[in-house]
Amino acid sequence: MNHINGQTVTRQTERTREQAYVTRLYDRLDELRERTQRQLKEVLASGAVGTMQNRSERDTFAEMYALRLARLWAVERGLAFGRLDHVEEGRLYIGKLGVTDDDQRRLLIDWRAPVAQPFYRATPAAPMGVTRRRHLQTKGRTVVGVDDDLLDLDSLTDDDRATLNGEAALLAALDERRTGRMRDIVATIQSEQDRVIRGDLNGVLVVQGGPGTGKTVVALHRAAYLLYTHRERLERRGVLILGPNLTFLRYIEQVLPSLGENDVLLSTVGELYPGVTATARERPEVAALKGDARMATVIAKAVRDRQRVPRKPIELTVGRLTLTIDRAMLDAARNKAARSRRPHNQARAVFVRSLLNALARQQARKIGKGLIDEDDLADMREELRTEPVVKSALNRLWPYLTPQRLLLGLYGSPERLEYAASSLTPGERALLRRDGGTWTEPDVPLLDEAAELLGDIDEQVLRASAMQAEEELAAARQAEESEREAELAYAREVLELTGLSDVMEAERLAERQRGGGPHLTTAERAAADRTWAYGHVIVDEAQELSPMAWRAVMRRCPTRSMTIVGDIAQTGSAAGARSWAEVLDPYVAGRWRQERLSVNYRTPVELMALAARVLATVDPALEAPASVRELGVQPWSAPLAALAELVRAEVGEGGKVAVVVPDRLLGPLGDEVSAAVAGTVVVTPGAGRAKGAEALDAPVAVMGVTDAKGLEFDSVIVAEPDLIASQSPRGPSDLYVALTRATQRLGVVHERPLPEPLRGLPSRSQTPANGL
Ligand SMILES: Nc1ncnc2c1ncn2[C@@H]1O[C@H](COP(=O)(O)OP(=O)(O)OP(=O)(O)O)[C@@H](O)[C@H]1O
Repeated sequence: MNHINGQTVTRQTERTREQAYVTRLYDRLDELRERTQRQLKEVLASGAVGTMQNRSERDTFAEMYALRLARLWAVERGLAFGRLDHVEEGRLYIGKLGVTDDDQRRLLIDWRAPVAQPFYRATPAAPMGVTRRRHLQTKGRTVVGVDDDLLDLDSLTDDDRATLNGEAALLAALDERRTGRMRDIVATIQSEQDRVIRGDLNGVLVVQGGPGTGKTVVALHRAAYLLYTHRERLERRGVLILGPNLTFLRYIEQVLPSLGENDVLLSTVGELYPGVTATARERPEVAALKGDARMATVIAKAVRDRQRVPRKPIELTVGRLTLTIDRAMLDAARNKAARSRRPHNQARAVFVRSLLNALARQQARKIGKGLIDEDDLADMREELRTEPVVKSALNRLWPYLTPQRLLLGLYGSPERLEYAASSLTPGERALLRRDGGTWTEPDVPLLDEAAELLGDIDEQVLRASAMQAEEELAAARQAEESEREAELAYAREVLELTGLSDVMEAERLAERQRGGGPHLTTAERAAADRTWAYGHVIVDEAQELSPMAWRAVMRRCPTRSMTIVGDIAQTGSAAGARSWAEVLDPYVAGRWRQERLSVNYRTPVELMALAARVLATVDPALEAPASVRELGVQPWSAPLAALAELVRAEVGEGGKVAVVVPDRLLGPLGDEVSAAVAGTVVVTPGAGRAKGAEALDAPVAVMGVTDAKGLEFDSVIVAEPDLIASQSPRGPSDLYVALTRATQRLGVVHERPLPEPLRGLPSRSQTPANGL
């Protein structure tokens, strides 16, 4: 029983009162949905008639109503979750969106509105005008719990002190079984998290925090907050959220829609380059080299290599004349092109014009024409331009290049590598060698770098080279029987890798935009445009990005309005960050700010104590975040041979189970667990989004540490921790990541000796709460 305002009321009565209010809110929500649905129908029924302007107005209205309707449907779960009793504002209900009645009286306040801020920030020491903060717990449309924080200490009775627990809602949320998908936390955002969420839009904000401190979930809520507060600017320019892998994107993709925000682009670095899908996994040493900042110079030199002047003069037979392209002509044309400061494909026009002018003058001299005027020169230039021998020479001297062609040409040729990568050691150059093959994630920033230096190719030219590629394909088909297969495969590869298929895609897109096809959202348009400048960019697990990846990211955010979220202690990639200053100073020296998150909401105290011992081996100066929950369940160890049986036992306990394994044991252990538990999903590196979703929905998922980044499971079994710790130079960080994925239970299975910090773990059968 609570004593409030001198009255004695039971919790039950409070719940009934709140139920009445919440029912009213849902009634209003239903009414608004019906109304919006009607408006949408009416607009659509007005048909595609009238002037262009009429049609575009109709489309705009239809889009607006559709968006509003989507928002109204998105907020069904947990519509209202809080109440503030405010000295000046009176009683305010806080929820997922703002709702008013027909007289514009506010019934519910959007959690992102300034007046809602005390819901997350007020404390008894600084109550911000609030006397009571109430958390409403709902299931469907039913209020199932009411928890109060009384912030006006004077009004607290002894009973209140004894019974009220402001953390109840938070702890209830944290104890919930995991569904395989991240959920919104609007009802329980903590004060230090709220500071990050509502931080200023401008400038670069780094959010550093240990595992489970809510960095990801906070970053997503920040996106929702920024979209609400700066709607116009951000809806136009878009928001990009970068995550570490496709499974992770699947894991977080429902959070923003559940907050009513749909128009945000979620991507990995590997997906950043439109039309290229990075599916192959790179060896760690190659990934580290491709991510190295020195590669910027290598790419720049690879472009210059394609503009190189041959030593010997080139002789061309045009009609009955022999024309010579000599070094002086080439040098002059090249210098002119360089002075134009245009990217390669656009500077080609300057080069070609200069060379054709020189050739035309030579031709005039040779046929005995004296002085020629500008008009003659132009005519002769145009004639020469269409001569096949001249065309072919120009193509060799300054070829049109797609980034794909440039990179494959570089990887495929020791001579080109020798020239472009002269700053690398021979061993490093050998690491870059490759013939054809599929793109990897570390290739993507290099393609982006190349695209920047090459510039776009004229549409017409592209069409012509598509035809040329088709001809190559046809020629290959006619080749000798024995060679046919190989030739065909090669020609197909060329077609695919030169990116010409993407160009066709781009054309279809342009067609859709012109022809009144389905309207594209900002996120869709941005995804298809490599040069899109976003209004805000959020980078999650940012410690993993290489210097080359940062260059690609920074290019997409010229205003440098960014949120960078990560944990230096969890860096696994060899090209990843060792400090935030090292990453950011090259771009915004002295102009970035940092917030720290210090409380771990995921991993219980008992499991975190173990992980903290591993963290000390990464760097004794690093501090593990403090856990909020204590569950009384100890981590355990067991022989590797018992893995299958243990996984079955864990599944029996309920919830999602993950087995995190060293990369090289993924195959055998994946098979073993799959054979033991039906429905097990093994996440292979580079698996697509669909596979990621399968893994998250499965009762058991088996994966390496890279794919476990950012995820969480009710129960985690880490296999051969010693191998994980020694599989790369950043192995100890990998082990720390693996050990911090569990929300409830954690065990390790091993055959090899355990790493020092894990020695002395009780064996599974000795831990009372876990007995097999
Ligand atoms: N205020 C909160 N209320 C309820 N749940 C929370 C809160 N903050 C964090 N959580 C939960 O804690 C878990 C960890 O959060 P999150 O994954 O964002 O952490 P992280 O810092 O990104 O971790 P990692 O570095 O390990 O990826 C999630 O389940 C998240 O929903």
